Amino acid sequence: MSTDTAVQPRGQVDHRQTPVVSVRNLWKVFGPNADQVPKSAELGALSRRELLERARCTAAVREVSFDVAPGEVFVVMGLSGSGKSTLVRCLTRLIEPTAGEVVFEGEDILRADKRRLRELRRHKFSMVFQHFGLLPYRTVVDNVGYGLEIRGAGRAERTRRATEVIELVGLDGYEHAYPDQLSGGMQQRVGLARALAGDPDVLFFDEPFSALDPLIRRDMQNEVIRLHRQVGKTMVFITHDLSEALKLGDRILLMRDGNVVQAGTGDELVGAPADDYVRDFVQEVPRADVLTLRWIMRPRRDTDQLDGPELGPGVIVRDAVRTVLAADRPVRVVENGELLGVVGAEEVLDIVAGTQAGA
Ligand SMILES: Nc1ncnc2c1ncn2[C@@H]1O[C@H](COP(=O)(O)OP(=O)(O)OP(=O)(O)O)[C@@H](O)[C@H]1O
Repeated sequence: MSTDTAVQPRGQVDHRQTPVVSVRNLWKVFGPNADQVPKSAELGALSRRELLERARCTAAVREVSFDVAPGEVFVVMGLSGSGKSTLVRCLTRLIEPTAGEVVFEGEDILRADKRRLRELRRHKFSMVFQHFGLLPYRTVVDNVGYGLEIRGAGRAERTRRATEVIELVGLDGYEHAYPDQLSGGMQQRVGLARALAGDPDVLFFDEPFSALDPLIRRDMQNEVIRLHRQVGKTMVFITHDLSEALKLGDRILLMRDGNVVQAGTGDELVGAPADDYVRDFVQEVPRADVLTLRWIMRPRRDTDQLDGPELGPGVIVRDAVRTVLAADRPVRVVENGELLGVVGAEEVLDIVAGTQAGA
């Protein structure tokens, strides 16, 4: 069974903290008189095709709201054309939103003037793109230090910082290579190092690994997880790949036709899909790799002997299988000293054998 889809138990994201990014009722409409669409309940309710026929407009993002917590890896996922790139570009105003609010660290960035926006992009945001965007005539170290150069940093400081992040992404020894001397995966490591060099508050990833071979892609996903553990940056990550979303995301926002269909943790999407679209989307996911004991535990029965092993509710089913099957009594699911429920062989086997079709 693949372990690629396993949700990494992280637990360091605190949603009670002030969000780094807060998005409210965000719209991006392309077409003539685009600003009329969010204002009109009638136009806003039209389907994609109807809106195109009636108003010659496309609503790429429709009334989207969400918060990104400090240190969170927030994934925006959806099929091609669902609006994820447009949404994420609106967050940094690479695309101007049509209506709504984007608050970054308490500041309404839709009100920022050009100068402030430039400052934010230089100091607070970094982007990693699918097509690396490296400068071909610059060495690795000069590509990585490019953002610092624009900020006005001197050569010695640029080289020091670039060398530091090059080492962080495992490219030491390649400082003086040119991009075309590197493989795709290595070039994307340069992209990562460049994004980290300026020590931004948020890293935005726009399908960064889509062009890479599957094995390299897996390496790079692991690299992002490792880097995230090491540097703890807030990350907003776009992907159309569900297994990538489940692997990387603390939370996932699933989009369809510009709308949010569901936002939640990977196990929430798989364990409690909001509608048939999400259910279809997640049906191939190996449930034992994603669901945690919280989803499969049952209330204790009077006949249960409660001196079996103890596990937390956040343990992934796959990781609990051995313990549950080796015990001759139910495993107790305990959080903060409180017994939440129990899990026995039956509950685990239902999930592992895929007999429990869905919530
Ligand atoms: N500049 C534009 N003018 C008109 N329509 C646009 C423009 N940019 C995007 N769209 C439309 O907005 C919708 C959302 O596009 P977007 O690129 O955000 O989707 P996506 O989910 O990122 O897709 P992909 O993964 O293919 O990039 C699509 O219907 C697209 O055709």
